[in-house]
Amino acid sequence: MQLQKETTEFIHETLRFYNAKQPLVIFRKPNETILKAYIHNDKEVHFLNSFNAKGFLFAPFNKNEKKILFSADKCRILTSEIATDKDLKITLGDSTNKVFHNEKSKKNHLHLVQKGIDFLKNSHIKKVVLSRKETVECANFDIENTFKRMLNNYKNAFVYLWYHPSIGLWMGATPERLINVTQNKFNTMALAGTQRYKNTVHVVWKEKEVQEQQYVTDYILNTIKGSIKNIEVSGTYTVKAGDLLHIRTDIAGDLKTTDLLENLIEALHPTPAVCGLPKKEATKFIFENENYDRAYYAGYLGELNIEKNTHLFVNLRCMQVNNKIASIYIGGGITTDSKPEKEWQETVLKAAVMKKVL
Ligand SMILES: C=C(O[C@H]1C=CC=C(C(=O)O)[C@@H]1O)C(=O)O
Repeated sequence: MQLQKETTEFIHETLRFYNAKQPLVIFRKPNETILKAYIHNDKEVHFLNSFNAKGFLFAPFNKNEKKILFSADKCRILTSEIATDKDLKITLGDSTNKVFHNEKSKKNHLHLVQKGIDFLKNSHIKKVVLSRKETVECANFDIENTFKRMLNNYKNAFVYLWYHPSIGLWMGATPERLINVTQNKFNTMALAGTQRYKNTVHVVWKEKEVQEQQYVTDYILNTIKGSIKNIEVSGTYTVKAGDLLHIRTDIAGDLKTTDLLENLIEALHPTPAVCGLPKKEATKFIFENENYDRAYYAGYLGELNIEKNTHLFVNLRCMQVNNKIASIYIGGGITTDSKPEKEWQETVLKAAVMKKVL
């Protein structure tokens, strides 16, 4: 892997391809310093045909919709190392952001969450993840500074900027890994529960959050047991994601055979962290009641089969930017113990992750 250019120059030059409407992705994995870019050499939309393909994958939430692949053999792949924070200097200029329709969104979300709670109480469904989209006007949107702020502020997240002229611009800083496969080694995580970070990760979690996260862990363990051997499960612990805290469990193991990647991805996505449990019924409720298109939010993205490694992340804490309007996507897990007002507040906190960088 050849390292090119100083970071600021690297970002600036890579984004020239964005200005020229060339498909591209720039990303940095959690706690790493390598910034990598794939710049596509044509402007067609190419879909994934096989999980044996090599490249950068961008998959929507809806399993029935096609996944976009920036194939490694159709891209220029460039890298740069972020040596210090100074490498991500923000150029002067500030933004004025306005939030639209917040009151109406609040009413709608409270109504949706209450409907979700009633649905759970009257069925065998344990959890459903309900989400919304919030629109922010950014008169002075500056793609370069926004991306640098994301890199600076969210070091333990997978931070990305993805663009295709036929699809649009997506950016995000997600704390959730969907799957990591390196040779025959497998890793994933169960992430759920949210509270505000107040200078410590030593916090107490309520029963509702503990249970919600346990559902995710149990589901993953049950899903992978046919494909993974030597399964190891960490204890649950608290992780910081921007100004938020979540409960996390790490799950690792060895693939029983080498041809299981597709099965695992298809089985894990969507995880109960973004959909609910049981998956089929929760998904049906989401499609029938959310009243908007999740598009790539709660889908997944990342490198597929690059140097024998696959690193895919769940597309959370993300936004789509179009004509200086940022659409921020946020949701939360609902159980019968949920309180609509608290669930609304949780989405407000999650939206702040993206608002902070705009
Ligand atoms: C669905 C989202 O977060 C998930 C991941 C962590 C914690 C979550 C929660 O507390 O509900 C969600 O399951 C989102 O950020 O839009």
